[in-house]
Amino acid sequence: MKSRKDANTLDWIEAMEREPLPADELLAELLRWARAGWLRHLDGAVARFALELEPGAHPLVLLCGALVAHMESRGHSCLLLEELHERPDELLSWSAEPREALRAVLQRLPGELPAWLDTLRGCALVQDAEAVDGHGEEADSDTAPLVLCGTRLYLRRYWHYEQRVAAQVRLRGALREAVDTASARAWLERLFAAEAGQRTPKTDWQKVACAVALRGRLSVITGGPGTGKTYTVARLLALLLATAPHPERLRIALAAPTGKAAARLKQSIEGSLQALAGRIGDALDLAALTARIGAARTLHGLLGGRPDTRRFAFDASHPLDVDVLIVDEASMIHLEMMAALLEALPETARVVLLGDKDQLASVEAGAVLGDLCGDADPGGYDAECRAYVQATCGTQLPEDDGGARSGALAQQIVMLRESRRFGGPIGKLALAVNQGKVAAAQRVLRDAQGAEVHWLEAASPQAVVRLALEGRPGAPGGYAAYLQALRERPQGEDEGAHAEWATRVLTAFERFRVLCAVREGDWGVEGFNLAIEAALLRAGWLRKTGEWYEGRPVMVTRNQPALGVFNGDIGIVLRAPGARGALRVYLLEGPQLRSVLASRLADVATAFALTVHKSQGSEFEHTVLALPDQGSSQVLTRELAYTGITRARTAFTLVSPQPGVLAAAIERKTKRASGLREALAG
Ligand SMILES: Nc1ncnc2c1ncn2[C@@H]1O[C@H](COP(=O)(O)OP(=O)(O)OP(=O)(O)O)[C@@H](O)[C@H]1O
Repeated sequence: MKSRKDANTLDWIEAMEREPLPADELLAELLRWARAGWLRHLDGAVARFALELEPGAHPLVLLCGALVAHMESRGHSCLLLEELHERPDELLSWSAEPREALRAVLQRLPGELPAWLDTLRGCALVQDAEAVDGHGEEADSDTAPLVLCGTRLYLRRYWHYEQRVAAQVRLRGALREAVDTASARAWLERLFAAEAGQRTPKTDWQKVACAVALRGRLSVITGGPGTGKTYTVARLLALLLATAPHPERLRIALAAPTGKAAARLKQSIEGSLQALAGRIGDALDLAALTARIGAARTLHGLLGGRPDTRRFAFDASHPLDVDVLIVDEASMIHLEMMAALLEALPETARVVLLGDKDQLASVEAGAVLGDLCGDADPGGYDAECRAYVQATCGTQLPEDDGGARSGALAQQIVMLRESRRFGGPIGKLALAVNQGKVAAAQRVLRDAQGAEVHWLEAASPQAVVRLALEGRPGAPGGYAAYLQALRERPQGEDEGAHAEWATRVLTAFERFRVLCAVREGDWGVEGFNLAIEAALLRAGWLRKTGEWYEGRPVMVTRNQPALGVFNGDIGIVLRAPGARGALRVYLLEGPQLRSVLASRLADVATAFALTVHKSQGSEFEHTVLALPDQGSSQVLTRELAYTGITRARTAFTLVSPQPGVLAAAIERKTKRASGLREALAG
């Protein structure tokens, strides 16, 4: 039997098929889609605004306007019109009811794709990209809210971001520094001399990455977790110090999208430089180099982000005061931020992006690192680059199948291929998932049922709560270490002892985490946070005295620069020293402990469970990944599974309501619509 809702939709569809489609009727339909939650209200508002601006607008323009905004909210920079025309179901992955409603609308917008494009081009709301200044400079006459570029339709803002990033990457990717190859080679040999007992790889990609970054103003070092990106960049800094004409003037900055990732980068580079100093002796003053490295900043902080404006203090007219900028976790950088970052760099500066191209892309629109690294697997190096690598590294780069493809930038991208951290089942699982090998991934999980990886194939959400409380055989504990540390609060008002204790609590909390694919529902972050909190209260580990209570882990959900806290920062609520101390949120940035009065923090969420998205840039000894049922199909992707698995350092547990969920995730590879690669080639 059909529900009333279904019947209404069907009546509407029949009526629709009988008549041509007037713009106001389509607008009403789009607003209905927004009320039904198929589109955002904002998407409907885009269509309404379009009709207000241009009362004679063709309904196709309104539909495409709403859909391009909708796709932007799903991380796409643009709407692929060919896909919408030929494969709307695939493009939108909507459930049956909205799918049918869209189909009915499309039936009343007949015409082949070229006719669609002509209709769009003929509307004053759509500007042809050919007619817009290619460098993203806005002319006074450029006011149309939509831009058509080939068969891609953009919201004007995103088209500009893409053009700006492409222009910057083309410019910086092609700039080369003069390199004394003999001196570079001598230093590279020293910096990468094999340790006793260490085998020399056939192609030392780390050394190649250093050589390549030495001569470029923009380079990318990509690789999975533990492939030595930070190890390599520490050696690059040493190499820059060794070869710079005025090393004492070198200004080095570190940044990452989140405060935690930035602090981790700094700590890791400093650790690497210290170990290197022990090996190369006093040939280089690495202690002075370490002292020259500025504080690790979030990108937002580095660029001087200000509340309530998208503008930054640093931009093309007020460039950053830096010679070398190292940016970690670059997969999380969205299009708008990348445009702002590259434009704020002086032309003479060198920027090195580090990241894993296969991880989830940014929450916001764009997949910049993935787009930049399109040729990273095969290499795509040209003869000149090969000769340079031969001269500086004594290495012949392996031939790839397709030869050089994407020009200057491809010569500046190096992919590190060997993980130093994951040799066992976690690494094998991550590789199988990344390569889309469902059977191999299932085999690793089933064969290795034990300490390192474990799969609860047909579990209930309660299984996740048990893992949080007790862990599992081979990976004991869950949150036990942090709960135990909480109980060991020092008596008295000694600030030093209190700080040590707070650090212990925070460090213990970082050992375990529940990661989810979705936010809502029993299998989502919200459900697990409530369930884990309730279980800990019942078991007497925590005592809830109000919204803020001692031991509550929280994640900041909005940048609050005035307090020095940024979206994604994790802290724990603890009472300040003394019996009557105020409740404060304590945060660790690397080894640095700081705290903020709890009542001043406006936007936070409990953080026993996080989305995989929010976990990027962090790793936990034991990571539990809870995949929801098939209903949440759009978010269950290969990148999500890969990112979740690679957050685990020593133990990984997958929990799913049915075994098929993992296969479904692995088979769904994300493809974000973007024209960046085309713009880079142009
Ligand atoms: N060539 C090497 N020789 C010896 N040890 C290495 C080498 N490369 C990396 N390592 C070690 O492997 C570990 C992982 O390296 P590193 O932290 O640089 O990887 P990463 O790619 O930056 O990891 P993540 O993705 O977690 O940030 C570190 O302990 C590092 O010292």
